[in-house]
Amino acid sequence: MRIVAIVPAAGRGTRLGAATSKALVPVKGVPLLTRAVRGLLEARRVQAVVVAAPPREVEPFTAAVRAFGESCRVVAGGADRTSSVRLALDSIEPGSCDGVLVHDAARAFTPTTVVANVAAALEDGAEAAVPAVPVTDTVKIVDSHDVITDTPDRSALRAVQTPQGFAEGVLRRAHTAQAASIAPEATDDAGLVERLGIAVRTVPGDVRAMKITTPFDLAVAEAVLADQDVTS
Ligand SMILES: Nc1ccn([C@@H]2O[C@H](COP(=O)(O)OP(=O)(O)OP(=O)(O)O)[C@@H](O)[C@H]2O)c(=O)n1
Ligand SMILES: C[C@](O)(CO)[C@H](O)COP(=O)(O)O
Repeated sequence: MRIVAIVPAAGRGTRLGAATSKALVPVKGVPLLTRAVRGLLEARRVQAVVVAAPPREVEPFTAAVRAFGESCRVVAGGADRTSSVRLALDSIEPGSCDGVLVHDAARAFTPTTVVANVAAALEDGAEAAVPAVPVTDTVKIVDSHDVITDTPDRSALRAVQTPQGFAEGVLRRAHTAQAASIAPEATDDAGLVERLGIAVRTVPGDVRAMKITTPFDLAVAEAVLADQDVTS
């Protein structure tokens, strides 16, 4: 199966508050973006990677992935995550691949097994597949006054991660439908596909695929890496 990966990396990282765009923040000297692309390619299921960069930073982002040669190219991203994915998707020739993985640059420590799990589901015929982990907190629904209105059954809840995988045509249809609609943005690509009524399969995710969102997340990632160095 020919699989291309899209890496939305055009976010500023406001909640992280770093001096550079979040995807270029180094952990042990290696930028998050470089780590995310390297993980995708090391899983050996992805033939090419397209990165969506902040429009004014295409050059430094290209430098961050230069080591991957022709396997990885960079395009200008958009104002929100969905637009960044759509712009990268538009840059891929229709029919040139069978499946597309969409993977946040911010999930830079995703184990290769998670990439393989998603690719395997596509190869098994799933039209859409996402990595998921059980939710460990009790989750509440609140009203506009922050008063709890409901407690969903936790056993049915999953936190979903990336990469999220789709049959090529399905992802294109989902983004075309979103671009033509007044529906609110979805926070992930699976959300757009769900709106088409297409079944999205979940596959095992991994806590190490955590999204680096806040300074605390970065500290956790650095501590985990330091620990790995000591024990390996
Ligand atoms: N206009 C945007 C916004 C986000 N993203 C990407 O979508 C992923 C998930 O977004 P998030 O982690 O929330 O990153 P930011 O939007 O940068 O974070 P913040 O909301 O704190 O600014 C990231 O890899 C981010 O670079 C993107 O490609 N284009
Ligand atoms: C796509 C995602 O990582 C799945 O959990 C998440 O929805 C991204 O959300 P963000 O608000 O753009 O960080």
